[in-house]
Amino acid sequence: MEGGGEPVSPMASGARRHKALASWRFQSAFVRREINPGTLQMSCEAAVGDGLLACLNHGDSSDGKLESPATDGDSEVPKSGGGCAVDAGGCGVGGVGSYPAAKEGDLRPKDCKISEDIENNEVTVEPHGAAKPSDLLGFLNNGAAEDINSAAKDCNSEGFRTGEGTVPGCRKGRKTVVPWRFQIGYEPKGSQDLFSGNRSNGKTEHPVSKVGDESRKRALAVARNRPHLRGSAISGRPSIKAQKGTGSAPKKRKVDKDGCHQATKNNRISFIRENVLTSLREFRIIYKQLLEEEEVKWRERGNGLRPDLAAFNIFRESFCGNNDNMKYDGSIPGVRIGDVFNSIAELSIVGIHRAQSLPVDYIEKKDGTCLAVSVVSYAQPSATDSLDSLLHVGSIATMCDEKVEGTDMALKESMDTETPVRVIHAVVTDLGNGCQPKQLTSYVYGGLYLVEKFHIEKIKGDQYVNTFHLRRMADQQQIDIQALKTKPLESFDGTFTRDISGGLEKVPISAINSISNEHLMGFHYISQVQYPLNYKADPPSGCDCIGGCSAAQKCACAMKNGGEFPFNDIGELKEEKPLIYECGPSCKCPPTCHSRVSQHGIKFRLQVFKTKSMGWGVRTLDFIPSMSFVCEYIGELFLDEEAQQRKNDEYLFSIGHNYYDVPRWNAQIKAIPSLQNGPSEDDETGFAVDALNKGNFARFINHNCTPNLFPQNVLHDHDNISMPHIMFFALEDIPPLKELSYDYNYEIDKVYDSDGNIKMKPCFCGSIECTGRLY
Ligand SMILES: C[S@@+](CC[C@H](N)C(=O)[O-])C[C@H]1O[C@@H](n2cnc3c(N)ncnc32)[C@H](O)[C@@H]1O
Repeated sequence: MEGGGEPVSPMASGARRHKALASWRFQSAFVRREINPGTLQMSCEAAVGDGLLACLNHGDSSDGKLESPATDGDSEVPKSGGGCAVDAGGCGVGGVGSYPAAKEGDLRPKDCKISEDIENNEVTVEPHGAAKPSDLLGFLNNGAAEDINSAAKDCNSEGFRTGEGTVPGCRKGRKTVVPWRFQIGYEPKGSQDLFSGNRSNGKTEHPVSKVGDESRKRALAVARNRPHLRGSAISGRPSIKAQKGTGSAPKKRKVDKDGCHQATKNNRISFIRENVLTSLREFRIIYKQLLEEEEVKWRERGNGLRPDLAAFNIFRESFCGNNDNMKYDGSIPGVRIGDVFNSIAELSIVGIHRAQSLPVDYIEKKDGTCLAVSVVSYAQPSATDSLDSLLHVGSIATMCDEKVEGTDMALKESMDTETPVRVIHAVVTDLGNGCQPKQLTSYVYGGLYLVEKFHIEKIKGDQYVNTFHLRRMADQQQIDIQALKTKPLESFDGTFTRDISGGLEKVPISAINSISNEHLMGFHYISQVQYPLNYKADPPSGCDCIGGCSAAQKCACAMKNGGEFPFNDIGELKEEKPLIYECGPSCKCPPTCHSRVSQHGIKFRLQVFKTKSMGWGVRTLDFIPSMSFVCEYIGELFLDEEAQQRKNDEYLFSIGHNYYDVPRWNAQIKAIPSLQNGPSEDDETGFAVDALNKGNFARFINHNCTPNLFPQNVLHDHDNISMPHIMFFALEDIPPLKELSYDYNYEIDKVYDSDGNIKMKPCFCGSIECTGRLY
């Protein structure tokens, strides 16, 4: 999961520590390590020195401290160290800010049963019977492991069963309720008022973030327009209208009258899961939009808002409902073991860990005591360490018999009552290139643990520390958090080619076959589109921005894009558009101009590999942040008629036809001068890129019904809109080793062979949204 890719975790700077707390951390496999509270402490100043990205990106700190987003609603970050507050716990220690702690009764309505009604698109909470996530569609798809992922599994009045008998963690009357946001039929409060920023019911429990109205409107507008915001369960699920892909007759996929893929229905996809994903996407879009605006302020003023916190507040104001302050123990329906989040704020959005509760989140019981429900672990286990047992280091005490309080007390209470605790692993990946250190922190949901033991250990002198041993509950899906880290090339077995591009790409493209002896079929590697011999490209017009493009109104290229720059400062595409102009050879701006992104070629390490059922495919070895440029589809350019004559059409990509096909692009078409006159007769003269004989590695990218790339039309070295470059961008954050894919967008039963017979090919993408047929 699915914003990210940026360096150092933001909270590394913004954290103030509760003085009573040791630098807590988890250690794997009960290995006791030296505790050195001092080393984890970072001042705001230190991190702010690296600029906004270093300080702010991911909502966490290396020492696990977070300035509470909702505590006072103040997401303004000063340049210097003052004002970095952290609420290290809350229960019995200090306040937890503006989230009123949910009462135990809030979480577990008496005798609830959750059922999901696909036909009516509803989840109903009915009286009588225990909540059984295995009844929920998303849990079926996730198999047995996800069953236990719910604390409510087979929950009866005595406890809940595992294969080994009763687990006493599920107490009488403890039932799971679906978090409000993911319930089918959930109507976001204030959604009708989305653009005004006003909540319709006036019950704003969270302080209004300090983002200006304009920023809020823009962020929300972008969130609404983004291509990968699939329809939620509420509105049905229209497919993304993607660009024409390979093949001769790419058009809309088949959907039934409700707008739902029949096959998707048959697959009993989880609507709850879909709502979780949709919420995340909405949040990430708002975050990205604010990040970009705040970057400018940071550069100019040296301070600004923290985009993660501001986005969090906007999201809550715009999408939250009445039950938003509920907190849950056990699993959160729709969140799966292995799900990856980019920030603490995202954990809060999906409900697995409240943003301001670091490292331990808890619920408050009626008697005023607290119960720990989730913990974020910053241990960085090696590949051989087991994640089954973890050690949590709590507060430092000066006496061995000092009263246990705060979140330590909450953890102890969870131990005494055998309440499962969610563990989220914070995984730090080095993305630095030697000269510039860069770190990315991702948060992986690791499943449910029980607190097994608590003791007080002497560390040095007269200092003691509370330590907790946690053990992962049995029968849960295993996760490999190493896979999230950038993978060294050497670590693969099989037939291996170091660089199939023969040095033509800036980054080597390796190829590996770990399942058979087959080598890559011969084709001629080229790294630039080959135009027909008789074709002479018109030189593009350029801009006069000598020092670099900065003011959109003065930049001719920005004006070609409708008066705005298509990329943010870190090179991420702001939004998918029918057409994007990058600065080109006639422009006076330098090669480093932020309006030149895709023309510079690939920057991630990608690998061609043999898949089990789809021939060769392409995967990434690096983490790819959402909306980053990934690669271009390269091949030989042919006129459509010539392309149709080619015997093998498997590597054809039809281009330049789709500007007017996508209704949500209407507003953008009006803004982009070259598209304003609508389709001309020349548009009948179409082109296709064929990568059959000559091409780059992108020819191996397979189709997926839930793709992680989308093709973007880009012009930079000529102005001919009938032959744009096809540039793939990441639709979401893509972790290392994930196969890259896009939607080929074939229209079912509209692909014919040379004799006019309908061609059919099954789809093996394996997505839960798979329509079953490639064409
Ligand atoms: C552009 S090529 C992709 C690379 C190809 N896998 C290879 O080994 O060369 C397109 C072809 O790959 C296969 N393919 C791609 N995606 C597929 C999918 N989801 N299911 C089945 N086959 C797929 C089909 O044979 C398709 O015609």
